[in-house]
Amino acid sequence: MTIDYSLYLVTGRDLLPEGMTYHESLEESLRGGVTVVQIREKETDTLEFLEIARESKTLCDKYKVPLIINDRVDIALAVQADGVHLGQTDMPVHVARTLLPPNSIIGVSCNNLDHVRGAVADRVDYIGIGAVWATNTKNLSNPVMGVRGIGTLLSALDGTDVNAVAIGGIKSDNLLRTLHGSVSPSGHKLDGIAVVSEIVASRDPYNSTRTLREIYTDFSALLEQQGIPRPAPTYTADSIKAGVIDLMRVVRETNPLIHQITNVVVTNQSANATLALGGSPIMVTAPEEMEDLSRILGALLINFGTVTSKEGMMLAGKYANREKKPVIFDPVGVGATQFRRQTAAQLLNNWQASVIKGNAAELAALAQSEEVQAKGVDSVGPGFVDPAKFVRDLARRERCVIALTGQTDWVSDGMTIIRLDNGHQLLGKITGSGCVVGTCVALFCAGAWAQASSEASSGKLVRGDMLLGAVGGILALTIAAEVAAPQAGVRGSGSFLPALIDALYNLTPESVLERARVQVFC
Ligand SMILES: Cc1ncc(COP(=O)(O)OP(=O)(O)O)c(N)n1
Ligand SMILES: Cc1ncsc1CCOP(=O)(O)O
Repeated sequence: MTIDYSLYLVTGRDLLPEGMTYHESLEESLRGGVTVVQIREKETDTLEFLEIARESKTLCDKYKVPLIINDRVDIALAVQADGVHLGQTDMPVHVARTLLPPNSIIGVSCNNLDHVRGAVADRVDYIGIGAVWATNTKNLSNPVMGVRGIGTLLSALDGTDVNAVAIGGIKSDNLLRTLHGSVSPSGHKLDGIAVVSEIVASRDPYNSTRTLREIYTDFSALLEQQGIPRPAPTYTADSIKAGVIDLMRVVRETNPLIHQITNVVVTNQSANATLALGGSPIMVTAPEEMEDLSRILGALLINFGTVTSKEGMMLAGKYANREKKPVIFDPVGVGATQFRRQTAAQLLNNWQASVIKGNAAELAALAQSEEVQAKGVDSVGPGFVDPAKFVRDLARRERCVIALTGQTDWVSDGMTIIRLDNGHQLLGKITGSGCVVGTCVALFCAGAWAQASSEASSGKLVRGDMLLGAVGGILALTIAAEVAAPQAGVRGSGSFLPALIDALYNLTPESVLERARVQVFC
């Protein structure tokens, strides 16, 4: 039996809003388009469970939607349900199979790789992976997995025909993030999502279901259209330069608000660079302000040079994702301490970065590669043997644009690779020039966001061309450095900094066109 797992409803009668009957709620969600229904009754006596299951079976048959029973093989048999869902401490799969009619659907809950391997060996039809996010619907015995955890388990299904749904805290406002971030590095995606409260606790289950369906369908269509790995779009060095110049104009015209959670060393420099390029800086860290800010910002930069408000960083990214705004992550010195490595992993598990920008040591640490070592926040040694491949692979793994900065800069979205050869050695003599690159990238990504129409973003976690945004930000700063360094008043690194801010302020399309050294590889 072929099943559409895309929108899997798990029932929860205790969550029904006042005045709404179980029957009404289930029928509305079936009308709205749920594709599988699981009856989950944890505290109900057998007789009542049986009655609920019979009523549900009649409704599901009317809408030709398969019915699954949670835990209870006897109830599934009694109502001729299509299958059962079993937890790790429920009846073993091989026993259930001997009791159920042939071709019954069997699903199993999985929380770790051993569970998945066991489920594959048991030849189950699908697995329910979770909990992805925190939930009030069930007392969890394991920590939440986050989207990266889902991707890891999905990889273990490569080459099998076992389907997978994610469960736990999935809502319309985190669904796109859940779907986007859970695609495994091998390209394995979820076959569906399982939800309880978002539909059952809704006063309007029909529309809650429709909204989830729409997000799921848009994302799937986009993935299909892009393919994994995606076919290369046609960038050329000239189209990149023209695009960057256009973004520069958009930034100056739209004056985007750039929310920067950054470190104490560079706050002032970053704010001045933002103003010089035509943006508006706001350097807020309080968690309480993140939701309101997300609605008005043009882009969010999270730089964890000095991690002062982890909670603020968590919330800022989450809300920016919800608003489909660019999130630029600069994991300063991530390899330096265990705390930084853990924090970066937590942040990336919680929200999706649009661009991750770092030096060789920082990106090596994120990729868990030993190839480049760090000294504090700096890289030591000659860098990656094959930086082009490194950025492309990391972009595929992190599902975002990767910008590797250094003497030569490399940018990739997992498909196109761009090499940039601008800059000046004085950039290395002032503190925080890398952090200011992050600011410039955030500005150009905000320009790319403003330029893209909201229709074009259907199914996407962020709207606009983030590859171009990352390239634009790097070129703006490195070209400004080339312009600033030979100025008459520049006598060393101290006088270079104000000249650099001036050069950003006075940056012209002509100097970008003339100076940009861009190479594109596919
Ligand atoms: C689709 C889906 N996935 C996971 C679960 C959780 O099942 P289990 O671990 O058995 O926990 P309970 O639901 O029994 O509390 C599920 N029900 N459905
Ligand atoms: C049954 C179950 N198993 C893991 S999380 C969960 C509950 C999911 O409920 P909700 O969708 O309301 O978070």
